[in-house]
Amino acid sequence: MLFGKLGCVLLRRTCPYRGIVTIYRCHSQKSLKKLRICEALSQKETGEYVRIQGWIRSVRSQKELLFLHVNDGSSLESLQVVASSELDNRHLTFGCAVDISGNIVKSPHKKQNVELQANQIQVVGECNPVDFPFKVKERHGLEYVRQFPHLRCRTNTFASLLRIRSEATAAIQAYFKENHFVQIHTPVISSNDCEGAGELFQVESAGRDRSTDGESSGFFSVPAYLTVSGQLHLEVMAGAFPRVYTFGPTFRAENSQSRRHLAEFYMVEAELSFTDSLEDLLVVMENLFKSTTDCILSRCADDIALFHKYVAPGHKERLDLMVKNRFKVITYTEAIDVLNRSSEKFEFSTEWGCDLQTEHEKYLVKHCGNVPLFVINYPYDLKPFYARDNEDQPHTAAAVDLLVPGVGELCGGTLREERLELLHARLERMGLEDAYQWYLELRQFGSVPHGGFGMGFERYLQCVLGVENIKDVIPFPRFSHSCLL
Ligand SMILES: NC(=O)C[C@H](N)C(=O)O
Repeated sequence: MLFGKLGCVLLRRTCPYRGIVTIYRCHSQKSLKKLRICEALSQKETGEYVRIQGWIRSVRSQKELLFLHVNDGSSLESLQVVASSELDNRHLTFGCAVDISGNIVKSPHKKQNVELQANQIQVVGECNPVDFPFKVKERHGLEYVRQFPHLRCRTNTFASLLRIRSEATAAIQAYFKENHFVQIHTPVISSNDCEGAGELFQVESAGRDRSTDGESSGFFSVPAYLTVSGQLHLEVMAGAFPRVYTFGPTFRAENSQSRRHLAEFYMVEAELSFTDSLEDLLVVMENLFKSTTDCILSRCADDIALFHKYVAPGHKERLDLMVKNRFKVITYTEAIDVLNRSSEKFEFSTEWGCDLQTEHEKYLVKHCGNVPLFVINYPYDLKPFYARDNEDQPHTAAAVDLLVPGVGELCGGTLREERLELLHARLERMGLEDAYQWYLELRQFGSVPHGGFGMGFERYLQCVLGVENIKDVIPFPRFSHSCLL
């Protein structure tokens, strides 16, 4: 008899704050060793009396036994819990929160190592399965779960995404630490717009400090914006540290509903001093991509496999191709040549001097064998004031975009103009000399050749997981006409 030995008693009482609680009581729960589900699943020793907490993913009764699968977000796999079906199980439904104690025992099933023989089950939070938008054992599409930003973390796929996202964040930080970059917390509110990096959100105080007196109006007395890039602040720091990076929220008020754009996204940006070669940036971009990907492939194997099986079948092979091969490099001029020689009918111009559009980027990646592709040496006039020219190639800037399959532009970077006179002349021509006095001063006090790049973190996740829509790789997507929660 499963519970006879311990002499448990089935009790029902009313929980003061959460309705009915169903309990087999034998031990005080508080003093028990608490295990995360992933720890419980990897137990080698059986017989230990432990406590777990989580949410029910399935309930099944068979003869005199009740089988529950409980998940606490620590792994994709749920722990099987076995209880007596004599238990009052009315509140043990898909989605409810439970606190369970019992013995870890060897599982008779091949699929899992161990299971938990429950002695005590407490329903901490009930879940009405009729109203709950997700149904047991049903695979809901990403588009469907996107309608429930407050609940979608309860689905397997989105929980996997959040674990992968968390590990990828840690892997990026680890890459920079191992390579001696100093992390800089660049500001979220900024008075510069990184010259045209994107459309701006202006910041205003909603409270008492709002002033109405003409020139000095506003909380900061100058126009202030949510940052579109931490680059210029990193350039400040690159005057004292040879390698710096930042990784934080970035905002662009682009009126786009596209599957690649968000109004709030996370950007990884790095700046390297004492470098006068674009190649140095390419090496860091490629290594950052590969080391982060290797790391999450080993730490989140099950979670990534879920995406590659159900969300993007066939993507595993595409990703293998990306990680195993060297990234390709072509110049902008060669890219234009490829586009002009193709039989494809493009909507946008492919004349030298034009910016590459999504349709061009897609074609180029495919043409080069569906591996990541660096396009270098863009026309000088396409790039912002800070970009350095290539002295040996007239009219081109030392600028790079990294294009990846399925996503298009993942990273963008340039060598920065470090020569005071040339920078001054360019700012003067653009009427920006006054606004960028401080930037010019950086070139007066120990200036060195430097350059950097930015990588969109959500686009990176799209690329690795094969996710079509960027809204499905960020916990709370913000885009035009949508700011839920
Ligand atoms: N840090 C960078 O080079 C990124 C670049 N400023 C961008 O906004 O794309």
